[in-house]
Amino acid sequence: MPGARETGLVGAALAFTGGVACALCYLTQKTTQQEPKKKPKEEPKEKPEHEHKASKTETARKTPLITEPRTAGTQVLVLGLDGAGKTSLLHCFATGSLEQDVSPTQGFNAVSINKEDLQIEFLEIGGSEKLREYWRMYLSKARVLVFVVDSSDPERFPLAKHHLQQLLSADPGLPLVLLANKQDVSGARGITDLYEALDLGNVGDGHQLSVIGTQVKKGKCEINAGVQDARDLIIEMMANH
Ligand SMILES: Nc1nc2c(ncn2[C@@H]2O[C@H](COP(=O)(O)OP(=O)(O)OP(=O)(O)O)[C@@H](O)[C@H]2O)c(=O)[nH]1
Ligand SMILES: [Mg+2]
Repeated sequence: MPGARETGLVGAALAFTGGVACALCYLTQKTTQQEPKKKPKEEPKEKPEHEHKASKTETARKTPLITEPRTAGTQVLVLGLDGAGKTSLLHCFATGSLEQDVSPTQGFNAVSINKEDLQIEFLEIGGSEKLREYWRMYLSKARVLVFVVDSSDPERFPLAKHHLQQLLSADPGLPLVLLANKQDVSGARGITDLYEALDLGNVGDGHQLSVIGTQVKKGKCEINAGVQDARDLIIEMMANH
């Protein structure tokens, strides 16, 4: 089972690095620019949950929307399909635990975290089909994009890939932190599978990329090292600008 294999790899890495319970990789992206396609395909209409098929989704490369310097952004933009775990993760980042059930985000969810004299604004936009069309409008204020994927739902990887690639094409300089969430679910795919399924090796355009496995369980996120590492990394990225 791929999930189990990945878990083994992650486990080995952990032992090696002194017990970090997630895998974290920084990847230097290719600097080659991809030619925009002449006729980008229309965004596929989302099928009902039970009908999602793992089909090959073509990357739609469009003219970049964002051209201003990256330092213009002040927010951490948190996106990902509905149910991926964005709100749960943000709650953990902010409070160190998750005590209550979360509801689907109907619009946006703003969370602020203070770390010494740094105040970091996280902005989640809900991942339902209707809200996804607004995602790109928030890119201009983003300094970092956190994209959350439900690692236990491979049938939706092509849809997640489609949206992620659209965002990255619209803002070629945007640093990306990909969170492979729900690692606790049996059969969840590991970060290597996610990397391949979302075609991250082909992102190009000099995106700074990190991939981290995370899991959020009610009342337990404070002990999940992946969540801690993700939080620390994002704070570091925001502090270093
Ligand atoms: N097992 C498990 N469940 C999780 C995890 N993260 C989130 N969930 C559950 O997944 C469901 C959806 O979580 P949300 O945080 O609301 O997801 P979201 O990405 O904010 O979804 P939208 O707001 O609809 O876009 C909830 O029932 C969470 O409890 C995880 O790591 N493991
Ligand atoms: Mg939400």
